[in-house]
Amino acid sequence: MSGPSTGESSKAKANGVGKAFVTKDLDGHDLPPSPAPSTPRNGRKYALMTELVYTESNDQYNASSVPIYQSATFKQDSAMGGGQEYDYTRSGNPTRTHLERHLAKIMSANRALVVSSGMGCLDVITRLLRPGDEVVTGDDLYGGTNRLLKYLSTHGGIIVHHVDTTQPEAVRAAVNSKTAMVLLETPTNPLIKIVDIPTIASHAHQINPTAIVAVDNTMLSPLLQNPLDLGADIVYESGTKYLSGHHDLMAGVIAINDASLGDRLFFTINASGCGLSPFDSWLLLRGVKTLGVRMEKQQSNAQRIAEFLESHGFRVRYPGLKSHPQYDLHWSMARGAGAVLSFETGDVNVSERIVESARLWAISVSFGCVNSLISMPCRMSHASIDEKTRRERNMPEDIIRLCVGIEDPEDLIDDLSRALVQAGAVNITPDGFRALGAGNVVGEADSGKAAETPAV
Ligand SMILES: Cc1ncc(COP(=O)(O)O)c(C=O)c1O
Ligand SMILES: N[C@@H](CCSC[C@H](N)C(=O)O)C(=O)O
Repeated sequence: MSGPSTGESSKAKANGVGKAFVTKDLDGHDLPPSPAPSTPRNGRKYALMTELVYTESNDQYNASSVPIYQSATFKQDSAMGGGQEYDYTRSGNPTRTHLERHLAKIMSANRALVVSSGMGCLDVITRLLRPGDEVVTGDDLYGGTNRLLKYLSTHGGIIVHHVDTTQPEAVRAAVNSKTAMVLLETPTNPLIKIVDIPTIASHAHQINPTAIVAVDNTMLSPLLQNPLDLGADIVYESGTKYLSGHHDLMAGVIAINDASLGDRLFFTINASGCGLSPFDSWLLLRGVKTLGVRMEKQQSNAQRIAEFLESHGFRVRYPGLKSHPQYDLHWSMARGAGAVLSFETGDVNVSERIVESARLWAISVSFGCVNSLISMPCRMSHASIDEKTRRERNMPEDIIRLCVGIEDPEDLIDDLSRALVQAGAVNITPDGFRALGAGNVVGEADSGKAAETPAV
């Protein structure tokens, strides 16, 4: 990974990166740049769990927590302009820069840029497009992504092709000389389909070397998957989710390896003013340090919940289950299954009752938080996709999405069991209960915990 620029070139200044202006304090002591890059000065690369928490800030007072530079503007030494790294927070801010360098390290990227939300990332990325350009993307996408793409196709002259991205051949067939971008999500939200990033990226670049492959990695976070290492040109994530982990901020991160692409993206961020605020940058920096421990616990809880539901006869979508049709593909790209799963009941009213019967599981959109959440995507996170389109794309209206937190898994299972029984989603049997409705028994049903009587 190449480090941040240390030159004082006008290009570096225009990018909001570069060596901080070294100055002297009132007593004539040299003040180090503050804060310095997050990367260790000895250049050593640690394991990801260590990199998440390890930062070097070079702060002039050795502050253990990187300071919040809550300042919109910075005093300058002359009327000539330039000559120092920061002039105005829209263009660059020390707290934000520190976070960006920290995230670049974690995302296995040469450069990271932080903006005010995940959708802000997609807005910045899609401003690379010109009228007449074509975008090839999936038929199962986060609702907000679908909405922005639809807006661009109706107002921006962009032609958007939605194809089944689980089929690399379908993507290949849609890519042509006008394809400016291939936009992928994996696992997809909310159907948890897996997309073969290396094969699609290689096809796309082969057919059109100028096409940009962008991957939304929000569902897994850099802890579990690094799309840049799999052939993507741009990776972005909603920092609102796993990266921060507490649902106390909105943020988005874009990571790239190509320097000129980074400059073009930074240009839009500075020009449009969507860079992340100093306080939210600080919050995100704090949150990301615990990404490893949070995700490990969320993931192990999610595996327990997925196995519990599957063993009771529900059709569960989770890449940690061997029954997932793309299990091998997922594990060829990722280091974990994440903590979002979905399941079907076969009846939209039953699903609604389950969601409303849950107590520990909060009815909320979003995911990646330490608290467990339950939702009905077709009515909530994906309601902006109209019913007809949802039908055309085979989105089951009864699908329930579970976003698993760090609570005690027994409490989560008890609460879910009670909700399933209360909602009438299961048949009580002498051995426990079995799903009615969808009832597609996938995997190893009726084994182990399946036989336990629910705590109702
Ligand atoms: C997969 C995915 N990408 C992007 C976003 C957008 O992130 P944000 O809400 O931070 O704008 C979301 C959810 O909002 C999402 O689920
Ligand atoms: N009302 C919001 C819904 C946000 S959904 C957030 C998240 N991506 C999820 O999948 O739950 C909107 O219209 O965007």
